Amino acid sequence: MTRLAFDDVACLRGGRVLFEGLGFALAPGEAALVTGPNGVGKSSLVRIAAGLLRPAAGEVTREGAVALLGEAHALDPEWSLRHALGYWIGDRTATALAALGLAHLAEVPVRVLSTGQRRRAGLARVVGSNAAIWLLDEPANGLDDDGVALLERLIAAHRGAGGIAVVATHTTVALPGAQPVRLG
Ligand SMILES: Nc1ncnc2c1ncn2[C@@H]1O[C@H](COP(=O)(O)OP(=O)(O)OP(=O)(O)O)[C@@H](O)[C@H]1O
Repeated sequence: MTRLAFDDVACLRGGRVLFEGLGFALAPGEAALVTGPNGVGKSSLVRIAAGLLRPAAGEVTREGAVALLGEAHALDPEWSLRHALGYWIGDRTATALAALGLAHLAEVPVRVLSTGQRRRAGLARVVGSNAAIWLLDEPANGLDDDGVALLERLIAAHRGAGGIAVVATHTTVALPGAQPVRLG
């Protein structure tokens, strides 16, 4: 079964304790909303959840495939958007492009996309990943109001289908019923 849990997790970076004693558990359909001021450790928490950073203490349980949206979108800048996404999500590319309102940009090189378009492209990779656990670090950055509303609908649909979402943000993203994880 899909599950993501932190048990008494501590994070140490640059010799400094960013957080400790952190615990939450997410079952299918559930979400966590990670908030707190700049530099408090939101991105670090997301990287620990993804298995990219080792917690200094405690245990992380991760059952299910993970899709990570971070600062870097991991799409080749020289390739067309369709080709770059296709590298990751294959024949789900057309559906993901349509879901993010990017179908008209499919043949455009990734490097010419605007900030918000790039963010949508990163989300298209997550949407097309088929992963049960979405880890989204500042997913609303660069998105306009319609983009944020779309993001909220996509996360709701993912949860409705039994997925899990962790959203780290310093802006408002509506995640009904999400567990608040307040750092700092
Ligand atoms: N590789 C590293 N080595 C040492 N310190 C680091 C490293 N990466 C991040 N840090 C520090 O860890 C702290 C937390 O960083 P993190 O990116 O997790 O914060 P954040 O809450 O996501 O911040 P923001 O809201 O600005 O994105 C910061 O003080 C940062 O300088």
